[in-house]
Amino acid sequence: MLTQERILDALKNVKEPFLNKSIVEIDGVKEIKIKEGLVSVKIAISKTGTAEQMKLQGEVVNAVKQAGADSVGLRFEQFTEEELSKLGIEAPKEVKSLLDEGVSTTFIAVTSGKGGVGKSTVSVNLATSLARLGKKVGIIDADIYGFSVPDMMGIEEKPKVKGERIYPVNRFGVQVISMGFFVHDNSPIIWRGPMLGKMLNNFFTQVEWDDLDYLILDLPPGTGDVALDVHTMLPSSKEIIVTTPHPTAAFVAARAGVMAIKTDHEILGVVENMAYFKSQLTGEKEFVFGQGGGERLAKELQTEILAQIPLGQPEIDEKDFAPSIYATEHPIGQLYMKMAQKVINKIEG
Ligand SMILES: Nc1ncnc2c1ncn2[C@@H]1O[C@H](COP(=O)(O)OP(=O)(O)OP(=O)(O)O)[C@@H](O)[C@H]1O
Repeated sequence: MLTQERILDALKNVKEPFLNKSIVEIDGVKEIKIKEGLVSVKIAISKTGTAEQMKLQGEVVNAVKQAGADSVGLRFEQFTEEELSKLGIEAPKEVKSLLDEGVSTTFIAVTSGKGGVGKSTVSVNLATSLARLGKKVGIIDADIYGFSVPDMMGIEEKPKVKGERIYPVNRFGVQVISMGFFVHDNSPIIWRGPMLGKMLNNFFTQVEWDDLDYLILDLPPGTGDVALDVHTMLPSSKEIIVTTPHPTAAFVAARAGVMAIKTDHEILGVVENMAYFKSQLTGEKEFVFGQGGGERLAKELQTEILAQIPLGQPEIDEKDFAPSIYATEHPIGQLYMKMAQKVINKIEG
């Protein structure tokens, strides 16, 4: 005769596909109803809607039929979080993306008209200073052709990858993701337009960011594909434009600014980098790369100068090597702290 015991006995050898344990042993058989030759069974597994479930379905039906059923009705459900944790497995997390609605992260894109003006240096020091001020900060080194953030911050490890999720590297309290993490032997990458956007999109959707108040984007110089993608993907991103004091540099940087304005991105301000050199002997400022570029750019874009950063190298800290990060007490580190505070005030009011 068909009994619950007989069916349970028949199901003993059927294994839950993800845990590889008997569905009976792990209390996966939630219900057995017998009505003459018809047996309906409800089974809990750790993940429904998969190919494994289809295979399991066949095995269960066979086993129940062998126990004497004429026909089998089968339903699957997913173990509850509590049940999963009792079984020693983590419940599959809701995959969250930085592009989801309701995410309160402020995106700040750092751009420049041309390369070599210190855009990456400004990005890493702004990110570090915001973190020093207690903010939760991430940085995406999206400078596909000239990724330099890991080196600048002295990062030697690679991000951890679990399944399809990428875990950013933490350095000085900043969560860091760089194109450089995914390139072998520093070999150059040849990217075609659509691939750039795809890669960038992955950084928003596949990276397991901790809570973020600010996400700094170090963009490639100019107004190319990536800059355009960012404008489309992040309609509410704010921008900081970096220039040197030379009038020509400012003229080129203005193009990046005009693009921001056209796409309704708020410009937070201009950073004039390599603004001067302060002589240690006389204390006087020498305007090695000219003068007035930052001011001119700020005027043209109807914004303000957030900082004027002089020429100067960070002191080398052998223990915590990060060749481009200025310590808090360094005069340039102080300027970055002031700038970070200005940015916070502008955004948080
Ligand atoms: N204020 C500064 N004083 C001295 N050196 C600086 C300063 N700012 C940047 N540099 C140096 O100038 C070089 C270029 O800087 P950085 O890589 O930040 O520029 P970038 O605009 O991001 O360039 P690219 O677009 O080519 O990546 C680096 O070697 C950096 O260390």
